[in-house]
Amino acid sequence: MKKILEVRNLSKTHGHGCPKCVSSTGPDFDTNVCPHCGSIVAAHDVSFDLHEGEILGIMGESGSGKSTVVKTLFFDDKPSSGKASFHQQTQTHDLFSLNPAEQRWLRNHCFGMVYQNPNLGLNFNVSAGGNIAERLLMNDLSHYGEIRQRARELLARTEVLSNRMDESPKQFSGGMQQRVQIAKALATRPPLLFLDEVTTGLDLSVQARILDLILEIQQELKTAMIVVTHDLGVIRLLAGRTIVMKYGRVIEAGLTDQVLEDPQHAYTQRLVASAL
Ligand SMILES: Nc1ncnc2c1ncn2[C@@H]1O[C@H](COP(=O)(O)OP(=O)(O)OP(=O)(O)O)[C@@H](O)[C@H]1O
Repeated sequence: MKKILEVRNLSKTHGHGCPKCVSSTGPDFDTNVCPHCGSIVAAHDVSFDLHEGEILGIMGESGSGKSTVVKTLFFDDKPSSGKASFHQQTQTHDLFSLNPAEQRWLRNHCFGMVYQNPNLGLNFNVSAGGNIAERLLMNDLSHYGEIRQRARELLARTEVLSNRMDESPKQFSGGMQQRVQIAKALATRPPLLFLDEVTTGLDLSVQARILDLILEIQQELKTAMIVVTHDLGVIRLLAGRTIVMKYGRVIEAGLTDQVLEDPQHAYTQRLVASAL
């Protein structure tokens, strides 16, 4: 399988930082807050590869730095250092040195994002169909009939009744809002999709249906995905490979089966045991 994304030594510190930030934080110190300057080391030295059509899980407790990794790759936040190369057909984009226009182009054409909070991914001032239309318009599709047809197909694919496409997602349940977000993210058939705690807070049965939908889509469209979650069940179901983070550091990485069946790090052992 071809590599679609290579992330090397990605680091993000909130605050001014000092020479002791890295050596005084992390799992060994049980904190990501530098005792010398108070800066927060949200992520340090995170490296991984993602292949075409693969689902990579990023697992860890709240505050471990999972979202930070995804936010920097999706340009919602700036890294402090590191490198990320996105390979698209014959081109390679050096993600952290792109200008804002280039970042927008990649977000609109090659990436999709589904947030835990639908407020971040959806525009509640327009209809569900309108949300999808917005993304298609940014992707150079402009024929009204075609846009409506494509929106209808996408909503049907994500099991949102097409007779509700003209309603605002504000009137939808949490599960339906996530489905609209997924439809919107997929509108441009992006090769890379980021999913940040997309089922957190939903009823178990709703969670299960959304996870099934994500798997079906991945198999159908061969979309590569990075799935951020604190939920072992989500990792087990979706991710072929997993990295485990704690206090901004990757403490374990490997095939999901190996990580969950035979965790090497005491923290992962505890996470796995607590989910049994
Ligand atoms: N804008 C910010 N300013 C200061 N600290 C921040 C900021 N954003 C995140 N952090 C801190 O960075 C650390 C990592 O946050 P991040 O959101 O990546 O964690 P997470 O593992 O995704 O947790 P959660 O699931 O709760 O979002 C946390 O300690 C968080 O408080």
